[in-house]
Amino acid sequence: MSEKFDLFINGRWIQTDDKLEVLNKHTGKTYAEVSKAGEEEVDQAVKSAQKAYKSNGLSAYDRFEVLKKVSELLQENKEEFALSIVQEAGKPLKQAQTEVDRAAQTFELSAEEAKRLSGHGVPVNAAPGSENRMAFTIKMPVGVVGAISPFNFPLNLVAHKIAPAIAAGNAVVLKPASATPTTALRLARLFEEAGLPAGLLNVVVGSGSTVGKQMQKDERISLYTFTGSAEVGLKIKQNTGLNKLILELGNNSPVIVDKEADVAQAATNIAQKGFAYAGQVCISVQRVYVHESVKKDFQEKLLEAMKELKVGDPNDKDTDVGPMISEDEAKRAEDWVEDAKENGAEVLTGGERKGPLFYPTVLTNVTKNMKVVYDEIFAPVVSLLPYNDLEACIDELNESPYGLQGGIFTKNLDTAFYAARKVEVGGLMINDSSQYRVDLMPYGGVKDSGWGKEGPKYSIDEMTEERLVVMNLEN
Ligand SMILES: NC(=O)c1ccc[n+]([C@@H]2O[C@H](COP(=O)([O-])OP(=O)(O)OC[C@H]3O[C@@H](n4cnc5c(N)ncnc54)[C@H](O)[C@@H]3O)[C@@H](O)[C@H]2O)c1
Ligand SMILES: O=C[C@H](O)CS(=O)(=O)O
Repeated sequence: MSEKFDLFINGRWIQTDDKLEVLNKHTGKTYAEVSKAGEEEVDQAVKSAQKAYKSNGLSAYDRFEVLKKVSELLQENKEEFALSIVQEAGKPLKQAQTEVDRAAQTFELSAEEAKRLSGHGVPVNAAPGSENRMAFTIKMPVGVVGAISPFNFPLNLVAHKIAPAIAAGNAVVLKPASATPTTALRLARLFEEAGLPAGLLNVVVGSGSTVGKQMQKDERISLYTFTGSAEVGLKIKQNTGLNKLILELGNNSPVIVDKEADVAQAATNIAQKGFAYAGQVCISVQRVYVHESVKKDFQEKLLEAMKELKVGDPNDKDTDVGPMISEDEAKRAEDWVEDAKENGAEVLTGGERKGPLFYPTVLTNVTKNMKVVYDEIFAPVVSLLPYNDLEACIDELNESPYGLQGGIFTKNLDTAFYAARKVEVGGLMINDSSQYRVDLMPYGGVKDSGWGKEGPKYSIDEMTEERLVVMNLEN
């Protein structure tokens, strides 16, 4: 029997006749049946959000309490949420458990930030003619936030949208990814239990081309926060006019293994961070630029470390690499690898597919114009690119249209700081790979990886307006 879920609108659970079937990504069987939103439901969701925002009587302390409570409830219900992620996203259990812990952190951080919302004094009387004036700013919520989230972190990336929006005093309409909507609906249940007033959070499920499109055209929404592919991000930008927009998009993360790297550290790290969740992480290692002098050693150590990876059933507590989100996506990865092979690439390990499972793959003899290097592969495939000259290497890796996060392994401080200044990314990790994130840090990309930062403190800045108040005093 599959589990049933409905839409969450104005504090009520709304059933519709049109159903979305959500598959268990490992077995391919139906895992849940979810009511889909039509035009009427999306309209109601935005209307409720606008009404709730306008009559929102929650103080900053109330918002702190609700968000703190959701954080606690997530910890209490950790197994339920982890299993939900395992089933609908196919994420290996231990990574799903980590996602729940991180989401609890995201809510706790947002709760704390709700208490720190403040403006600042502005010394207007330092301007000639303004001797009798005083001024300060206050942080105001933007109103209704339209949030659209991807499949790969169905809890924590939803948390990164909802929690700061509520902390800032906004109301939210969320459209989760159609492949993984049930975790977001479970989260809405926790908000209900935590006492969030009706309408401040609404969850509408449906495709990007229906629900997503309708949301983009709704003038009652003041700010859009989107995480997903650059392709869809661009469409949203083109459709949302002068509205505020936060875009967290794709990447093809570069990591440099310098001649002065701890090669063993780099190899062990990349064996984990290139393949976890089948590489379906936006900061997963994809391009490894390795100095010629250490390439042989690094390659051997990487292949050795990869023997530790357990591939298979995501329900198994030891699994590192489970299925991709669909067999079609695994086929796409296979096609890209075949295309690279036809053009001279050599497969050092992997390259095989079994249904939605794509085995961890390392390629060498690749060129910069191959899709596996140039585009975002979003699959467990890492390409090795040897270099001799660091400056030329960084120039080449910067040719990528993307710039979310990158990494460099080196014991040389000058090299590390040279890279910090030259690599075009939102965040550079030194002696770590691109795949490092804790939820309090500013997180977001440059170039086609988007703009605007996430991390509760930074999202709250994006999701508020600074209003200036000037007092004209008599003397
Ligand atoms: N930068 C980040 O923080 C970050 C985090 C996670 C994922 N990502 C990126 O997300 C992508 C993978 O996720 P995905 O496959 O779910 O992405 P996607 O772009 O296909 O979908 C993301 C969301 O957009 C919706 N959507 C699709 N078309 C739409 C439209 N026309 N209008 C409005 N909404 C629409 C989808 O239904 C989904 O909810 C990768 O590119 C990955 O790098 C980026
Ligand atoms: O997929 C991209 C996410 O941002 C992953 S994480 O939050 O950095 O783990």
